This record gives sequence, structure tokens and C-alpha cells, in this order.
Amino acid sequence: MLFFMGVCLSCRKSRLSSEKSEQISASATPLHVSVEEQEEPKLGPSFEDQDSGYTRMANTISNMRMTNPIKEMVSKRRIRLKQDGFNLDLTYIMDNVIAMGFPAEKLEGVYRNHIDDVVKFLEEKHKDHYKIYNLCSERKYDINKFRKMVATYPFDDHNPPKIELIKPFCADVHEWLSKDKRNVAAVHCKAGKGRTGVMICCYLLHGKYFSTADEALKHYDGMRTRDKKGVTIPSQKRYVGYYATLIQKNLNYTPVTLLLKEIHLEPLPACNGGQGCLQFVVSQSSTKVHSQVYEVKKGTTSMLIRIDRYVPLQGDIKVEFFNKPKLMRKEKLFQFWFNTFFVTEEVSPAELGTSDKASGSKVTDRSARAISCAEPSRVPALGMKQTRFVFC
Ligand SMILES: O=P(O)(O)O[C@@H]1[C@@H](OP(=O)(O)O)[C@H](OP(=O)(O)O)[C@H](O)[C@H](OP(=O)(O)O)[C@H]1OP(=O)(O)O
Repeated sequence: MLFFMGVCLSCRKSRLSSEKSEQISASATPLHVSVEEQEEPKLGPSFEDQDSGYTRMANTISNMRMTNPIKEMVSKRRIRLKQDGFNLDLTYIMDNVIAMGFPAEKLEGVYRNHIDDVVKFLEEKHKDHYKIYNLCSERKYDINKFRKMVATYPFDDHNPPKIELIKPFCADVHEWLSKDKRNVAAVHCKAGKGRTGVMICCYLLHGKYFSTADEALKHYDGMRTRDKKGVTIPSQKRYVGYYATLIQKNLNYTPVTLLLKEIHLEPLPACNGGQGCLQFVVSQSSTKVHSQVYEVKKGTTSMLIRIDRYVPLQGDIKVEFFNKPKLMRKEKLFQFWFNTFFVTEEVSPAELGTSDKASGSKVTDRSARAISCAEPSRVPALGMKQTRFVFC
């Protein structure tokens, strides 16, 4: 069985939301200069191009003192680059591979890397030899600031990429880095931690810097964060593992169709004091393909969900579980991603027999496959949720 440890998705209380950021005084401007540095900072060329009062207010020590602590608070345990007057949420994972936070514009640049500071850093340190990889599906910026050296491989926050996105990304980075030994790849998403880590780890496997997903993840986690918690979401780690499998076994990914037959849940989410309604939704390519609601009786500790009409699934599959109390809004409990190509564990006749007995039907298919996933619940008290999907 596969067990993955991860952070609780619901513990996101320390977020400095964009709404909050709008309340920060416009005099708090983004600068790359550290608090310690006493001389007047030099700003990047494109920053100076902006003829606004906001820009003119930028060069004061008090502003630096104001913004760097905010940036440091927002970047939490990510390792920052503090060097030569720069103070950026940016880390070298390898000599030529950088992970960094979103190059933000306007007021968001007060609490994240300001795009002009990132431009200035890259122009100063890697002039004509940098290429940016934007992984955010939710946002973009003016690529002219980076001389149009920006490639996008978008996917959603807190989710793994589509499996088909990984190889082109790795091939692109590899081609770029192979062109000139001075070239660097600067990869970012929003925080430059989870999604960035997934893709960088895949590249580290692709480039044969590491041979297993665990080694690549361990390297990334240690380089990017002080608490060694870089890629923490189990589904994201699972996809790094998938890419490692493709490389280790020299496989070409091809979509595989499986029929979803059963879902086993243990322990059961104890919603509403042990009873309630549990809904699960299965999606493929962002389209809902199956949804069921189950009543959970008090004292039930596990559940075997039999799918009456087997659901054909192919490729990247997302399964979400919700607590759906009557007359109240449903609440997401946890979710998993897996890809059907990698569902290879054979189900023993004994396991099929057990689940079969429960339903009273007869199963003769011995080539059934299964995958077990564990994901932390979004409701912290519910802990890790172990789910097993059985296919035929
Ligand atoms: O792990 P956390 O709790 O720091 O979550 C990160 C988020 O911080 P939050 O706690 O929501 O303020 C963080 O959001 P903020 O930068 O804090 O707005 C990102 O969503 C980050 O994902 P990615 O690196 O952009 O793929 C998130 O990282 P992942 O959990 O997706 O790895």
C-alpha cells in the first residue's frame, strides 16, 4: 500500500490575502535591497520606466524596512536569496535550476518577489542566459519584462500536472540548459514551492541527476525550504513517482482505460459526530464522470462503495470527497489524483472474494487492479484518509 505524509490542506490561515494586501499603504514598495544595506538602492530598468508616484516613493530605507519583513513572512519557510543587495524568494536547486515565487506586479509585489527585482537579479547575474518557466494556470504577467524568454506549462494550485505536461516541460528545460552551459532555468508558480517542486523534481529525474523520486524530492525539499517541506501534497508526490517510473522503466505514456468497480474507505471520515452524508465525485479531464452520495450511519468505521455500473476511467483522474449535510453547504474533505496508466497492483482473488461476498455477486475477473492513496483531510481532526480504488 502507498502511504504519503503531507500537510493539512485546511491549515492555510497565515495567508496574506490579496484583499489584505490592498490595505497595505502604497508607500510600502517592493525593493530588492536588504534591511542591512544602508546605501540607496538601485532599481531595475523596467521599474524605473514606470512613471508613477508609487515608483517615485520607492527609494527609501523605511520602505525597505517595511517590505522585507512582509515578504519574509509571506514566504514562510522557503529559503530566500539574500545576496548582493537582493532579498528574494528564490533558491538555486542546482547551479542552473532556480525555484522562485511569482514575479508579481503592482501591490502584490509588496509581499511577493516584485517582477522588477526579479528582472534586475536575472539581468545582473544571468544576462542573456535565463529562461523563465511559469507553471501558474491562474495568472500571468508581462513577458516582455523578461525579453519574452518565458514558457508556460500551466496547472492548478494544490494539484499535480496533467501527466502529458511533464515530458515536454523537461525536454524544454533540458534543451535550454544544453544549449549553453551558462544558461539557467528559473521555474515558478505562485509560492514557488509545491508545483515548482513537482516539475523541478521531474526534470532532475529526466536529466538523470537522481534515479528515484524520493531522492529528487529530498534534494528539492532540503534546498528550497528550511523545514524540508517542499512538495508535501501526496498527489503531487505521486506524479513525481509516476515520472520516475516512466524514466526508470523507459516507458512511453499511453492512456489506459480501466473500469472503476469499488472504492474502499478506511477510516471513514467521521463527519457530524459520526453520521451524515458522504459524497464523492470522480472527474476526468475536468469533467465530472461519476458522483454518488452515501448515508453514513453512526459507528461506521469503514465503507465499501460498489459502483453499480462500472465507470470507465482514462488518464488523470481526480476523486473528491465531500461532507454533504442536509440543508447545509457541502464541505470538501479531501481529494486524490491518480493516473490509470500507473494502476498496476493486481488484486488478489482473496480481496475480490471478500468484497464480492459483501455484495453477493460473483467475480471471476482475476486481472483486476487497484491503487491505494492516502491524503490528509482538509479537516485537520480527521487525519489521513486511506482510500483504495479497485478496477476491472
Ligand atoms: O504548503 P503551504 O501551506 O505553504 O501552501 C502553499 C500556499 O500557502 P498558504 O498556506 O495557502 O498560504 C501558497 O499560497 P500563498 O503563496 O501563501 O498565497 C501556494 O498555494 C503554495 O502552492 P504553490 O507552491 O504555488 O504550488 C502552497 O504550497 P502547497 O501546499 O501547494 O505545496
